[in-house]
Amino acid sequence: MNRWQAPRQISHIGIAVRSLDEAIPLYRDILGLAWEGTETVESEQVRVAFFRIGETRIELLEPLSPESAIAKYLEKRGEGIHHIALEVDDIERRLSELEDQGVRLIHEQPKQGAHNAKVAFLHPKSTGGVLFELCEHETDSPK
Ligand SMILES: C[C@@H](C(=O)O)C(=O)SCCNC(=O)CCNC(=O)[C@H](O)C(C)(C)COP(=O)(O)OP(=O)(O)OC[C@H]1O[C@@H](n2cnc3c(N)ncnc32)[C@H](O)[C@@H]1OP(=O)(O)O
Ligand SMILES: [Co+2]
Repeated sequence: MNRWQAPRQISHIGIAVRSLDEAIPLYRDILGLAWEGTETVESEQVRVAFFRIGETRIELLEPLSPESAIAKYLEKRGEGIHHIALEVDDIERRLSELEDQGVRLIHEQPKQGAHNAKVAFLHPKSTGGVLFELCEHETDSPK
């Protein structure tokens, strides 16, 4: 049995793109997803666009500076799936539980992400090559 509280849902799947303006028409007009708008997230040096699909979302990420994690990813790997974000109820508690389980944290303390959520990342070297984001939204804000 799982001792920990299970994540609530996949909050979003993050996809790295070179240009939001060039990528948005594919997701909105061709794939037909509901575009919710764009937002700048200074703390991560990215501009993001969200598309709702059922209870979850696709997040397109465009780098705002060469120091952004997304710029480095695009340089090394090109465009594509970048991370999976899990919605959790108590991010600080989950981070310390995961650390106790031997998972390497990129951020010991949550940062401010899109939609004012608290976000933190787990290092892909300790999670089977997948970059996971944990996020916690205010209950009345969009996820
Ligand atoms: C707005 C917010 C939100 O939703 O609210 C967001 O999503 S912000 C989303 C953008 N922000 C973030 O991603 C923040 C967290 N990410 C980071 O801190 C970084 O990107 C790291 C994951 C630590 C990687 O940075 P680092 O400088 O170490 O780059 P690196 O290229 O040397 O990568 C080290 C190793 O990790 C692998 N690696 C890098 N990025 C990866 C990814 N997205 N998925 C899976 N593996 C990945 C590389 O291939 C390499 O493995 P090999 O050594 O085997 O080649
Ligand atoms: Co994200």
